[in-house]
Amino acid sequence: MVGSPVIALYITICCLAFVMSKIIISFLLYKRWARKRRIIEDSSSAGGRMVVFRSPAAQSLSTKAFMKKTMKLSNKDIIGSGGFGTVYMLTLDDKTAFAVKRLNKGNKDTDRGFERELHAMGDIKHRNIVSLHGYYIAAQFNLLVYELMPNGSLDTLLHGKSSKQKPLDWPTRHRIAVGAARGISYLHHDCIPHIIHRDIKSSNILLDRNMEARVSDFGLATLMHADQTHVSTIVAGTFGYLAPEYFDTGRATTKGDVYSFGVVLLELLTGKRPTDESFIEEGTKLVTWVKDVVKDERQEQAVDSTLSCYPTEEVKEAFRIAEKCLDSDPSKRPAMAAVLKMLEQISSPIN
Ligand SMILES: Nc1ncnc2c1ncn2[C@@H]1O[C@H](COP(=O)(O)OP(=O)(O)OP(=O)(O)O)[C@@H](O)[C@H]1O
Repeated sequence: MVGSPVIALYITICCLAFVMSKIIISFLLYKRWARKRRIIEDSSSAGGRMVVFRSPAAQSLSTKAFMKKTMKLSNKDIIGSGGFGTVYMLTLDDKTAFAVKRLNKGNKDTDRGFERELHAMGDIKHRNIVSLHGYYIAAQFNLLVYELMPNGSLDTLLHGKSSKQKPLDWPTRHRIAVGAARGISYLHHDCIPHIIHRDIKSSNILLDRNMEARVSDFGLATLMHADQTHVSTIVAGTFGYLAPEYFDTGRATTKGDVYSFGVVLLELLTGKRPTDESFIEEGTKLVTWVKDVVKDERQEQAVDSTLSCYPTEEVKEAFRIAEKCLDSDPSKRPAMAAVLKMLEQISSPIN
């Protein structure tokens, strides 16, 4: 029969291809394993430096065990990514999990200032600020270990595409605004020395398990900008949230944070991003559009369409507060403590 040698050849080729693919896959897996192993070994010898500030769970971890867990992180553990790096969920056991931010660039040998800043960040404890539990510094990369915020970011809650996501109601939006304002006010007025956040935006307002707002990433814009460039960051801050004077002076101020918070407040009220395409098409921007709307008392037209039922006067007052924060003259903007007070007075306290 003519067919049998052809079939035999065909089967042999298939078997060889199968064996070869197995060998290649095994080789690649081995290489990956060896690389991870090397990093773990490097980190526990002279390689990296791990510092843990607080949290009993993290304290009991050796650098080696932490790195072992960290090296097992894969794409499925990613909970977000930004200009500074990728954020992973690191689960230690059933009850303990952290958010680990892997900064794109390591700087083991660079200045002590970086670590000093991290220690200052680690010292801050407030109900509306995301705690930094520790950090790891190595030549290849740096890791920042944060408290995990199970309800993600305000940005995702407002603009996320998940169909399972329920639109936020007005009391929740108001509570988030108050919480975020309280966190920023704490940085501005109660921390010694006072802290300017520099990158207030909805993706840096995270929600804990009780949907309490927590401000994250403060200090990071300052820490990273010396040797980092970032598509959405101009020096420090994010396009759409930056106060107009920043483009002239390049100086970050507390009033610049107040402006950025005003933009977040508008996002909560309108459900629109400051960089929404519809504004670009119409040659305007969120802030200018809302200012006109408030002037003409047409706030109802600007309110997020997913907000079906809301107290009109409270929402109008929130628009007025946002407008004050967005004054083009920084000296006319209220201080963050005053913004907090105004927001708290909008309605009877919820918490
Ligand atoms: N502690 C945390 N707990 C839970 N999720 C987090 C935590 N930190 C960050 N995330 C998630 O990761 C996303 C990316 O965060 P990251 O701070 O890296 O970038 P960003 O704030 O979006 O942008 P940028 O780097 O420009 O500030 C956040 O939007 C949030 O969804």
